[in-house]
Formats: sequence, C-alpha cells, structure tokens
Amino acid sequence: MNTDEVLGIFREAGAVLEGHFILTSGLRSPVFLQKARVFMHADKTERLCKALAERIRAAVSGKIDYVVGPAIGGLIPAYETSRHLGAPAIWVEREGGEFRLRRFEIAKGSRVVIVEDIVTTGLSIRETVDCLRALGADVVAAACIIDRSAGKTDVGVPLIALAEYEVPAYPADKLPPELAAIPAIKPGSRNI
Ligand SMILES: O=P(O)(O)OC[C@H]1O[C@H](OP(=O)(O)OP(=O)(O)O)[C@H](O)[C@@H]1O
Ligand SMILES: O=C(O)c1cc(=O)[nH]c(=O)[nH]1
Ligand SMILES: [Mg+2]
Repeated sequence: MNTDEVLGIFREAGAVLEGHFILTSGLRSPVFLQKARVFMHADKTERLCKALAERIRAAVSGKIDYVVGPAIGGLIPAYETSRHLGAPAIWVEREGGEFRLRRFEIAKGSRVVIVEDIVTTGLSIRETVDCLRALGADVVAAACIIDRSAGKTDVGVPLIALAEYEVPAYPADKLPPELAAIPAIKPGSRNI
C-alpha cells in the first residue's frame, strides 16, 4: 500500500481535517489527521493494519512477543496489526501524565513492537520506549500508519511507517497570520 492509498482511505473517511489544531507536542497545525474517523470502520482499519503488519514482518526478524499501542490513538491499530502478526496486543496508558503498562505484566527481555497511529515529533513513541525499557523490554521497532515528520524524527528505535505525509506545524509563538486568525482546538487526549 502506498502513501496515496493510505491518504485516500483517510480522505474517504473524512479524517483529514483543516482548521487550527493544538497537537500533543504543543505545536500548532492547519491539518489534523483524525484517525478515529478511520478506525471506526473495521474494513478500512483492517486494510491499513494488514499492510503495516507486512512492513513490520519484512523489517523485524525473530519472534515478536507483544505489540504495544500507546493509548488512546494506538489502541485500535495495535490490536488490528497484532492480529496479522499473530502476537498479543497490550497497551500503555497515561497515569498522572506518564505512560504506564497498568494492566499487564511482561517478562524482562520480551521483544516488543510499538504500533502507533500518527507520528509528528515522535514524543509519544519515545515516552512509550522509555516506559517499556524501564520494565526490561527489548523494543525491537516502532511502527505507525502515518509519519507526519516524513522520516525526520528519531524515536530511538527503527521506525516503520506505512505512509509519510509532511504537514506544517508551528510553535505557538510563531504562527502564520492565517492560522492565528482561527480559534485553536486540541483533539487529542494528552492532559485530559
Ligand atoms: O509524535 P507526537 O508528537 O507524539 O504526536 C503523535 C501522537 O499524538 C496523538 O496522540 P495524543 O496524545 O494527541 O492523544 P490520542 O492518542 O488520544 O489521540 C497520536 O495518537 C500520537 O500518539
Ligand atoms: O501531533 C499530533 O498530536 C497529531 C497529529 C495528527 O494529525 N493526528 C493526531 O491524532 N495527532
Ligand atoms: Mg496518541
């Protein structure tokens, strides 16, 4: 599956939003990929995640013990991708603002792959890597449906992206006037 097909699925689902968005990193952007509008459709999610699982299989040799999704956005793609990889899906979720593996125990040395929805700065994946490494996990790779950094971000492990789609994002004090003129909304769950 190529980038045009991935973006085609997002557009068909009405998931490419335009306006003024506050991203999880604090950056501001005129475009927001509302993945929930894709993941509400099992057929679309299956197509995307089957293709992502194939990319992961091609890049990662050896057993994968767990697929880990960072909640909330990573929950559905991690689960669906895990189905195609034949590995169980677990998740990290925020407790006091920090990602924790609250509901599961994993053995030290477990080989895990993180599956995210969207990457912008890579902050959320880096936080997930830190959480998992602190538990003794071997984070062999991270994967995402769309990488908005187009390969520029470093998440500390190899990043496998189904599609790369570079979208402008600005610090809050450096907004272009057309963006500053629109009230900002924050769709994601960080700090809620
Ligand atoms: O690469 P980053 O700069 O970290 O941005 C990407 C992250 O932002 C979104 O999560 P968010 O925290 O907004 O909440 P959500 O998972 O509930 O959508 C998305 O699900 C990724 O986790
Ligand atoms: O950077 C983000 O927070 C972000 C961007 C985006 O397009 N979609 C999303 O869910 N989060
Ligand atoms: Mg998220």
